[in-house]
Amino acid sequence: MPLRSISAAYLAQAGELAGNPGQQAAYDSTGHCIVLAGPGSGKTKTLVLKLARIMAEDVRAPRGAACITYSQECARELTRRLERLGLREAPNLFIGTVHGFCLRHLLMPYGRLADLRVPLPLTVATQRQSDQLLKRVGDRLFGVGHPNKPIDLGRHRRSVLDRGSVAWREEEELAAWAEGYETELRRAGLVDFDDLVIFGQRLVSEHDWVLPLLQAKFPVLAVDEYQDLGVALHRIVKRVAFDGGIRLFAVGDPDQSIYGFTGADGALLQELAERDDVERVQLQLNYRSASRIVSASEMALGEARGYQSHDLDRQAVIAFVECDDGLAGQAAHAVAEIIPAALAAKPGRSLGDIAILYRDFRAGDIVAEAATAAGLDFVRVDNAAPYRKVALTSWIEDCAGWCAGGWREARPQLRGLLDRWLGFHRARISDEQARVEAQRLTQLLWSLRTDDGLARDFVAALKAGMLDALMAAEQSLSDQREQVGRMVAALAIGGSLADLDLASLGGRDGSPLHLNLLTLHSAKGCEYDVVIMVGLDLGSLPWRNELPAARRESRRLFYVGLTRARDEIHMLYSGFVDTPRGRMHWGRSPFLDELEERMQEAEGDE
Ligand SMILES: Nc1ncnc2c1ncn2[C@@H]1O[C@H](COP(=O)(O)OP(=O)(O)OP(=O)(O)O)[C@@H](O)[C@H]1O
Repeated sequence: MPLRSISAAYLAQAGELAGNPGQQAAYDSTGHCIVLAGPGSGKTKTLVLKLARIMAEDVRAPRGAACITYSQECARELTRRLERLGLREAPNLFIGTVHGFCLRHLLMPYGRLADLRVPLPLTVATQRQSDQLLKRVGDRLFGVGHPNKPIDLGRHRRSVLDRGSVAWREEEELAAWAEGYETELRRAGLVDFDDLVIFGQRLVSEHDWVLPLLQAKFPVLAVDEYQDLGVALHRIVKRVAFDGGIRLFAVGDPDQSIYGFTGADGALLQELAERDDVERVQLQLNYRSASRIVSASEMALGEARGYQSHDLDRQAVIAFVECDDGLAGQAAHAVAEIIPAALAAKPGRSLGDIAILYRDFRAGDIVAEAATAAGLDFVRVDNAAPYRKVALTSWIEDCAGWCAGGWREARPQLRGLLDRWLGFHRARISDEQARVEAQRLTQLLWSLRTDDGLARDFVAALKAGMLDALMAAEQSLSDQREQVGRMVAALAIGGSLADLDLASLGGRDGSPLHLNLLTLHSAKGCEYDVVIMVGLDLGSLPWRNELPAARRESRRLFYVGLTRARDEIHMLYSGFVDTPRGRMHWGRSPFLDELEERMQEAEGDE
């Protein structure tokens, strides 16, 4: 893309960086660059602008850039921000998760040539298949009801990559369980999600010839939320950047590392940043939050980072709220008192500017019940959500957004929807086939435009028109097909989303009319005017008797929650938690005690 074709939005936003020397330095960098910075400091903004600049000035099609991140939600946010700058996924621009990258750009093109011991064609196990095999192998090895947990197995597989090492054997039962599970998986001709990254890492580590091929296609690699990505990606990055000559631009914040239980480690980003051949940029200004919120979040973290709010005059609300009657009472208080007051406090503020954050989906059920009882529309992102966000379900939601009126202002862009559709075809398709597919899809979407339709009818038409045929033909989409099935079940009569209209399906993350209900983990990368955190009791956040490393991660989770807020934070607690063994009066979260004490000290000093 020549520079002159870049959008006005790009020029305006790039201009904003000039006021911030750190952002400008990252934007001007010419070699490997790592941006280490706190919440709301514009890491993602800098990354997307830099990527737009690289695509315009530094690479020429068919060469391009790969931009990868941890979760589907983050990938979608990147896609959206890049689209606003006039950039969309294309054969020479990959925007997606690390799993998607390994599948599409490492294993599918080179897996067979490298003779990797993976079953080909690649078929990704559905969640259910994976769970069943894990259980069967675990029961066989350790007996029914054994205490080993799949989450620990996952962490072990992701964090110890060298199977001949002492570290792998040290956790003997997990190693045996993992090996038995993988054998069964292969026998069924399947790989799972973790396999994609593990094999991707093996491919680039063991086969030198892959590096120049990858470099020829993607001379630039951008990584967002680096602190969440784990050891396998770290090895891939080091190998392709420092042995393969691919230029790296990575951003992240070790203080926001909250996926240690999956094997992620914030220290990996620090390690990269300390290399002599890397330019390290630190950003100190927080564009999101009012000054008191910036200071309070540093106090909650227990580390002085010296971050400053960009807007020193902005007023903030920071409230500690005790509710006598547990989580249900906290949720009821949030919807009956806090939300109406927050809506009234600022003209133009809507439900979409407010989020209720909680620890896990069980708490989410209680909050969702309170929101339903109050008649509030909401969007829910957690494990009990009716379906998981995967590339296909996100694509369906975006198509819904386009058909429900988004087409008028190209949000999202039709061309982007078409390119993502073509990307789902793992097998190579000819230019002619791609043209025909794009035409058919355009006609289908055009015919499905409506200002008031039911989401159920839309998804049925999209499936019958094109989606079913794709899902039947593409084995590697089998895990995603499962989530589309769950979406259809939820939209069916009697399902939990039976009444959802098309516009709401399109706005399922980020509609102005829907209150946001999210786990603290899913709130990563998001921002809201008002953040209400519920369940801030010992036994929930943090869990009781956590080991020091887990306690530090819980603290970072609390920090992530606080730093989502622009103007208001409400922290709700009861002093007890309800557990399977009954009600436990362990007191409120010690994080609140510390924070309140530090805030009082600081205010006393002023
Ligand atoms: N130079 C700038 N001028 C004005 N606004 C900016 C600038 N940089 C970033 N912002 C705004 O600050 C907010 C936070 O930016 P962004 O989401 O990129 O931060 P982040 O560092 O990725 O945050 P987090 O780590 O908390 O997810 C956004 O609303 C963004 O538009």
